[in-house]
Amino acid sequence: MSKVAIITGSAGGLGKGIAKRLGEDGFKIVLHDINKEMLDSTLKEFKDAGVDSIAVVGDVSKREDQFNLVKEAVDAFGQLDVFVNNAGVDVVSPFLEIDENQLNKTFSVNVNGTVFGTQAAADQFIKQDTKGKVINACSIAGHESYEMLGTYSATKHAVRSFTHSASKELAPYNIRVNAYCPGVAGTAMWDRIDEEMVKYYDNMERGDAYKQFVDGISLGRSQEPEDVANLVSFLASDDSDYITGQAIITDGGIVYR
Ligand SMILES: NC(=O)C1=CN([C@@H]2O[C@H](COP(=O)(O)OP(=O)(O)OC[C@H]3O[C@@H](n4cnc5c(N)ncnc54)[C@H](O)[C@@H]3O)[C@@H](O)[C@H]2O)C=CC1
Ligand SMILES: CC(=O)C(C)=O
Repeated sequence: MSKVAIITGSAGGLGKGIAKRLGEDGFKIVLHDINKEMLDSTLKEFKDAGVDSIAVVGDVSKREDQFNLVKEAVDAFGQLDVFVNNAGVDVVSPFLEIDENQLNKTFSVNVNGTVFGTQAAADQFIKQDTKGKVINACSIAGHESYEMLGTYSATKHAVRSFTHSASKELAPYNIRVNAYCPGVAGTAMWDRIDEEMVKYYDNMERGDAYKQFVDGISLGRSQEPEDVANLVSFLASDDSDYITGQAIITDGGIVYR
């Protein structure tokens, strides 16, 4: 029987790339996003490509939505095997200027969303009494802290810490919890980061912030969704069964740990 994977925030960007790869790996795919229009269009693409898939609209920062997402997946496909906590948001600003709404939003999506997603997935894995895998979106910003991305970096450090502690609590239930830590991928998130960053520097033009980050990559190119999906595919597979509690960097050589 095919395994089932949920990927949050998979209407576009890295999440879509991960969902595509897990579909190629033979998983039944549960696409998910807060953006219904993009999600509908991505679901059509997946169905046209012959991937056995459904789509669920939801907000990861709402605990009820995360439990509903798992329920919809199980109603459609009968089981759950992998839950990818991919959805995340950025905030670009000197921390002195961050307001309460920005701070609450970034933490509630990136951190609360990951905790709620892990709770919902673990609840289902424990009910099924099967092996389960939770895979969290961390970042190089979960290992290193960046100016102008300071509170975003704080959320990703929290995701890394939570990955460690959740893996310890869930190991007795045969559940692995790991994280992937991308570097610089040219998704909508980086378009927004670049657009915001250049506003703060007189000598910068659109594209410069992105270029500066990409110039620092040892392998000499920015990251593609497929690069991230290669790691997630491994973490979702039986080949990673002896790995838990790790936040693995895939960045072409930016941060060395
Ligand atoms: N793009 C990059 O270079 C890097 C990205 N990451 C992380 O990878 C993950 C994916 O990033 P990207 O694909 O680049 O971002 P993106 O902004 O291109 O896509 C994120 C997706 O999540 C959805 N989303 C946002 N808030 C949501 C919510 N509350 N509930 C459900 N869905 C929501 C968006 O609608 C969007 O489709 C994020 O967690 C991000 O922090 C980490 C390191 C680098
Ligand atoms: C978006 C992100 O995590 C970085 C550091 O590029």
